[in-house]
Amino acid sequence: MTDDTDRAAALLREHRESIDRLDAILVYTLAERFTHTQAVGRLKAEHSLPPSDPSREARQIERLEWLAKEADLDPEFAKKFLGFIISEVIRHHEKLQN
Ligand SMILES: C=C(O[C@@H]1C=C(C(=O)O)C=C[C@H]1O)C(=O)O
Repeated sequence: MTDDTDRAAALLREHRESIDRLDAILVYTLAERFTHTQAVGRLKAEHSLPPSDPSREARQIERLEWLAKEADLDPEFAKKFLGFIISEVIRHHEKLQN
């Protein structure tokens, strides 16, 4: 192998190590988020509150769009990602009410 390909291989390995660490952060962060949303779901079930709260979601989406722009992340992607997570949370909350 040439020096150039050795350097490229080392860089690739370093990036992938960072990606693996960031994936772990994402998984632990999501798990922590679900711990709190499950607690919210139990509170809602105990107090006969609806599983979803569209006004809260609208505020979160607005905030997330702002954060995404600040972070140079595609805001449309960020919105889709949050929407995906919230729909899973609402599914959990609906289950807790049955
Ligand atoms: C967690 C809640 O329940 C739902 C899920 C949300 C979320 O995952 O962020 C936000 C609003 C609700 O539709 C909540 O009401 O705070």
